[in-house]
Amino acid sequence: MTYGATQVLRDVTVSIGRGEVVALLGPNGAGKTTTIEILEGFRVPSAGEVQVLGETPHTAGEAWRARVGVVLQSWRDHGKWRVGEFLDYLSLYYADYATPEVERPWPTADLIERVGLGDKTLRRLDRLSGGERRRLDVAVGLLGRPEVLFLDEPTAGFDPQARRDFHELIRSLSDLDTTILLTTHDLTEAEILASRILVLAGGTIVADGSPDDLRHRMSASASVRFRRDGQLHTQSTEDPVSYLRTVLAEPGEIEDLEVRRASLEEAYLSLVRQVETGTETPEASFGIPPEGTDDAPAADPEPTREEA
Ligand SMILES: Nc1ncnc2c1ncn2[C@@H]1O[C@H](COP(=O)(O)OP(=O)(O)OP(=O)(O)O)[C@@H](O)[C@H]1O
Repeated sequence: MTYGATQVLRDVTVSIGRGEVVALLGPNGAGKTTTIEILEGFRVPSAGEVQVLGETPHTAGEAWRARVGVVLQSWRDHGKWRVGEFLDYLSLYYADYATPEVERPWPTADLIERVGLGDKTLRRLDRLSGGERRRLDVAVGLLGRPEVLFLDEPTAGFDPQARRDFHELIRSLSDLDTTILLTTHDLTEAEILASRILVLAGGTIVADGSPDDLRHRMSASASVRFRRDGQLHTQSTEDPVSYLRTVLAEPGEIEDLEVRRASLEEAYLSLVRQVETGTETPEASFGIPPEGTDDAPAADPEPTREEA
């Protein structure tokens, strides 16, 4: 995909199966919104092939659009409408696309409750707070009970409770076999919601797998720390269970035992840094001291890298 002479995406090849919940991660400007807008049919790719629900998004018709839910990164319009009437109006569009299996539209009163706007049904849109407006955006995306749902930074501006409610809502949708692609900068959110993570960096997909795959790809080892008879020991090992067995078999009192694996955030940051700088990230780069450095100072959680 190019904007003018600038190539933003290249060789992005991805296939997402029915019912998958996939998080698309990447630094600012990596091309996540561009990717998602191509899949939504709002942008025409300058090259390549795209199919969603068996059709090319930018040429697909209304029946296709009714099966796809979209939560854009931001939109600000219809300020004078009230929450309930706005959703009621939009819901008319979906009535023609109900099937024996799928009730469309989602009844608006229920949907308003589900997104936590139950007490805001009569509130004007331009009087909603940022987080409330975002909840409404999510409701708009869900109104047609979509088979495929695209969410571009859906929880930006959510307070912790709203975020938790949203996660529950998304989980309930995935139980209904809805295919979901969301972008987020919140690694914890990606891990909670998605069984698969795509990392976009340098205009292409640089990682595709489960959160555990990503963690293990960047670091197979764990850091084990403990005190024996008051003395601090640290060890990096790929098999912490076996290592702990040997430790516990030896005499002496063990205290402050801690086993630490790289977090998803550390793995992600390390990968992106590696792509952006063209440097290698060694396995022991998650603040874990090299093997055999007993009594080393506490591990620094900040990932490090080595020049290639
Ligand atoms: N309409 C446009 N015309 C020209 N360049 C654009 C246009 N839209 C986006 N870009 C550029 O394309 C690149 C990718 O933008 P995009 O919005 O897809 O990134 P993103 O990964 O969603 O970023 P963020 O995390 O900041 O939302 C950026 O460098 C951006 O400046």
